Amino acid sequence: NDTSMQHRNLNHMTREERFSEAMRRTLYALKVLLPREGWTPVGPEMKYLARAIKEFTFIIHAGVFIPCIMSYGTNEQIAKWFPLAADFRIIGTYAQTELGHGSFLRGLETIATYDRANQEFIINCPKITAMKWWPGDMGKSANHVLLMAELVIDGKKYGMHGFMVQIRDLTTHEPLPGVTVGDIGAKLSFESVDNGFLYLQNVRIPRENLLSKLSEVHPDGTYIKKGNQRLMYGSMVRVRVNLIAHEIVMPLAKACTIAVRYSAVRRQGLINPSKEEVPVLDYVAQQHKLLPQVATVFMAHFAAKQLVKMHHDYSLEVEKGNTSQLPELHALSAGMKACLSEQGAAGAEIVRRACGGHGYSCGSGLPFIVNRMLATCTYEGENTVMQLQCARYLIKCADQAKKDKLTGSVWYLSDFSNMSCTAQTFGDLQEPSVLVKLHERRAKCAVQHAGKKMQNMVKNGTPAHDAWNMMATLLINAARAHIMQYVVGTSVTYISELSCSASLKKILTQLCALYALHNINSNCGDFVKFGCLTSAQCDLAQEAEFNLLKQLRPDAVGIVDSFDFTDDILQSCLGAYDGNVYERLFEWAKQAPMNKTEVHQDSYQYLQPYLHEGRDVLEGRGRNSKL
Ligand SMILES: CCCCC/C=C\C/C=C\C/C=C\C/C=C\C/C=C\CC/C=C/C(=O)SCCNC(=O)CCNC(=O)[C@H](O)C(C)(C)COP(=O)(O)OP(=O)(O)OC[C@H]1O[C@@H](n2cnc3c(N)ncnc32)[C@H](O)[C@@H]1OP(=O)(O)O
Ligand SMILES: Cc1cc2nc3c(=O)[nH]c(=O)nc-3n(C[C@H](O)[C@H](O)[C@H](O)COP(=O)(O)OP(=O)(O)OC[C@H]3O[C@@H](n4cnc5c(N)ncnc54)[C@H](O)[C@@H]3O)c2cc1C
Repeated sequence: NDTSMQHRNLNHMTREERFSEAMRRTLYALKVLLPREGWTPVGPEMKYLARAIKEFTFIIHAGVFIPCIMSYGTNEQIAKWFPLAADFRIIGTYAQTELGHGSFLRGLETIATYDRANQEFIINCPKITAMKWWPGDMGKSANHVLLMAELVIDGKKYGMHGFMVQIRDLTTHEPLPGVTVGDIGAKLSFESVDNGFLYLQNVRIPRENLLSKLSEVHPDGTYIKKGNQRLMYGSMVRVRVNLIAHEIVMPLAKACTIAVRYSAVRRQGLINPSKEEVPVLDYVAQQHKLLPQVATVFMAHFAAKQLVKMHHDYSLEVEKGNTSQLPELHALSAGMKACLSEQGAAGAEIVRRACGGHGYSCGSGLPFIVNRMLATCTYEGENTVMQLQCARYLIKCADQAKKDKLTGSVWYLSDFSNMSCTAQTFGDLQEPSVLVKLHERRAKCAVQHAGKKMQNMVKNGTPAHDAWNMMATLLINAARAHIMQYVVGTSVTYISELSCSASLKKILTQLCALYALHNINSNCGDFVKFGCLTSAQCDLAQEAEFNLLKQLRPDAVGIVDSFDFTDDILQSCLGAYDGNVYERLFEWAKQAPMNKTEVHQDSYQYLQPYLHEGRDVLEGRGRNSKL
């Protein structure tokens, strides 16, 4: 209810206006919302921030830079930089990606050379491809970067390390000497974020600015390793875990709220010719577009909660020096981020398209969501690269399963029990336990299939790296299958353990079954190819899905209302709670800058000669010239 936090009409703003507005809102929100005694917003504040996150800036500062200080800094470095960053007295970003490299981190070219005489690091981008490119908040806002660069001592390379580098003067905000920095220009989304470029030439930083939790350089240049170097990749794991809730589940829930509410209001066409026009939500085709996406919101939410818990437990173990869970967590977080962002981004576009022409209007709020979700498929690990990382782990586990009983998310790879499906009716295929088993079997077969293909190629003389490259598509499918069985399995467990009313549990169970069946019907080739289902059972799976659409239709609006988004956060003429779609669209359009005047002077200036000639012809004067 604080007018300072009411959303402005962002669609009618320039990019620079949106950048400034996001800065104003974020700093106002932090001043008002966050408890002074510490940075972490809790309770309603965090819920509000997370739901309104789309119009905040400094997300990299908050979601990546600060957590990196905690992960990579020594206690002294945390004590120095955390309070400054938490109170926004320094603004930072995570500068890793370069113009020439984003996925292949061993190819990064920015160099930090140790200068023993002065006990400093000299930071250089040796060529244009080494320039840092993309980091959020870096173009105009950040005055510090957590720079990921190759450490070099006496000509020897030690790999990627994190360095705290100040890039702007804390008083004038001007770039410091040797620093060329700016905004990378317009993008598909994130209009309010100044993703930037950063070219560093002979920038000197103190030895103490090497974040030294995992390794350090002594004054004489001695390099000391202090822990599992793969923890250097730890920030990416954490962000992949965190972004699922904030950047996939939340936006998809908003898109579904808009599309389902609009579909309940929008009347178009007839089902029974003798009756009146129907709400488009009554069309099974529309239900088939929308309701599986609503189900995805819940299942991704449940699976993400489990992953966050796993990451939290792992973090506690790392503090005790036990990093044994890291390979499983890396594979799962990489796979989940890739597969759920792929499903979420595709799902947001499906529900946008289901709103017809008005879904193409920015007034619906949907293009903003769709474009923003597309970025989740690229940042924090490009999806293909992440799926291959997940597959790398699965192939290793499949080999190990031949001699060991596996545990954790890959336990099913060593389950050699009879997994054939005995479903005779579509009701059998709505059973959670049957759906879990089907997904486990499909995943196991997909992993073994990819592994076998590669083994046969290697046996026939193909080098292992070529076999890997040629089977990449099968490996990616195996990663997707693994994640789907994880999402279905964790959701079934989560719902069964949830203490809630029987009616709510029934709805959640139906949504879970709908998610699983939609996945089966969208990938039935795998389920038949791997002997999980017969062709007749595939027909039953389709019947089972259609039956669930019918059962869930009456509750569709109530289910999305339960996401509890305010109109102000949704920013949608189609999804407002009162359903006054047409009045809101007309009001919204009238506010467009184009409608500031009845006659648009610029366009009139160009049209005037033609209009006057047309007038003359119509009024019988002048010749009927050819334009
Ligand atoms: C202020 C108010 C506002 C509101 C605030 C409210 C909330 C904010 C809080 C939270 C918000 C939450 C989220 C917000 C975040 C995002 C939203 C917005 C913007 C997005 C920001 C984006 C940032 C970025 O994109 S940062 C850059 C990301 N880049 C990458 O991910 C690079 C990907 N590439 C790699 O990781 C690596 O190159 C590779 C592909 C893994 C290959 O590495 P390489 O060394 O070559 O390894 P391999 O040879 O393949 O494998 C070797 C070995 O290592 C293991 N491995 C690899 N990676 C990891 C890892 N990460 N962890 C552990 N182990 C790893 C690998 O498995 C292998 O092991 P093996 O040998 O045993 O098999
Ligand atoms: C909105 C946004 C915000 C971002 N924020 C930040 C940030 O704050 N900090 C930061 O450091 N970076 C940031 N990034 C950069 C982001 O991390 C990189 O874009 C991402 O890691 C992908 O790397 P790339 O762009 O080099 O793509 P590439 O790796 O060049 O990908 C191009 C194509 O090559 C394919 N490919 C690449 N490697 C392989 C492989 N081994 N096997 C098969 N196919 C492969 C990919 O699948 C893709 O199809 C951001 C990017 C975006 C879009």
